[in-house]
Amino acid sequence: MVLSAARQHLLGGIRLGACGQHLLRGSRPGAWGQHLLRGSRPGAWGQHLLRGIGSVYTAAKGFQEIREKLQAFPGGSIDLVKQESGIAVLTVNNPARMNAFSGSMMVELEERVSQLEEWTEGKGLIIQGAAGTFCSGSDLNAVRAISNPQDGMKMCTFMQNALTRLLRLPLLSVALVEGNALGGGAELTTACDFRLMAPGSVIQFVHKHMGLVPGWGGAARLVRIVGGQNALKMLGGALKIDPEMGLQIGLADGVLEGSLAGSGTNALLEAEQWLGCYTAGPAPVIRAIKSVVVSGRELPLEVALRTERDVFGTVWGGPANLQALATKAKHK
Ligand SMILES: CCCC(=O)SCCNC(=O)CCNC(=O)[C@H](O)C(C)(C)COP(=O)(O)OP(=O)(O)OC[C@H]1O[C@@H](n2cnc3c(N)ncnc32)[C@H](O)[C@@H]1OP(=O)(O)O
Repeated sequence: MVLSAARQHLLGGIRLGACGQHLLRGSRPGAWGQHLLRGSRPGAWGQHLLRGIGSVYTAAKGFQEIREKLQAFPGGSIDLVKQESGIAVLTVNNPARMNAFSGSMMVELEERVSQLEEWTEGKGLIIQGAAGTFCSGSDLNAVRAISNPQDGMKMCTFMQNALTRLLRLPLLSVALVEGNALGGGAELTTACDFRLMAPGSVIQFVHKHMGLVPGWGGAARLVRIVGGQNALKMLGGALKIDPEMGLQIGLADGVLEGSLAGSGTNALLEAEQWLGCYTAGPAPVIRAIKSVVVSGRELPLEVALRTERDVFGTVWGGPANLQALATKAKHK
């Protein structure tokens, strides 16, 4: 891939650092379409949006048949730890297969998303892979067994549902990418608000090499993250995106410090510190921030404005607001 002169400029100062140093990158696409999106359990303010609108992306119900089929391909687990800090850690855990998603792991992922939807104290989420690598996509053994189009479509709808709800959680989410994020693993990274990459890590949509296109919603989200041109190059060339290129095109939001990367818990600690810059503060406020951004990036403008007003109503005059007013805050 030819590197532009802007590369150096983009790379300087975007390593992980103090809060506030993370904002230098541009390359966000503009308005991408006004398709209607129905929030995933958006809370009271968004409920009116859902009235009368049925969507496969809003509810966990209706997937019994494919759930049972997926359960027939066991192995690995999706582990969730909710921490006192309000930051949860979700681990894709199947190291014998480079954290590939077995069928039962797909079902577990959806269950963990449901648990996070119920976690009212939460503010942040880090998604990582076990043993120093992120995820090598769907388990090719399971893929082979359900390679008929009907099962493929059902699995794809099931995973789109889980990942769409994951991205819409009222939590600020980060994919902590060490090693490889391939195929469905690359798609999973796009279901997070942010991506942090360790030195030497790679995000690669290998679908073309498998005779596929993304099906877990990864292409739609990728276009929104890096723009149509970059997405076309990434998918068309099955490009290996390293941390530097990730920063340049806006796929990565930061790169882990080399000295700490690959050292397991240290990488996680670093990601927690990074995320802590954005999750510091009371949960209702952080969750409201995520909600207005979700509606802003997904809804038509007028609907987003109405939603923003409703969310505003939940924090205006609330405890954090009253406390700030009482302390006569100065924002120097
Ligand atoms: C809509 C979803 C679309 C998709 O996700 S399709 C799946 C796309 N992913 C792939 O094709 C990944 C294929 N795997 C690879 O390229 C390489 O294994 C990879 C991840 C670069 C790692 O390479 P190495 O470090 O050399 O390790 P290795 O190849 O010896 O792998 C270790 C063991 O893990 C296994 N593995 C890796 N990825 C897997 C997968 N996706 N499904 C099932 N098994 C998988 C691999 O077969 C090997 O097992 P074993 O030790 O030979 O028994």
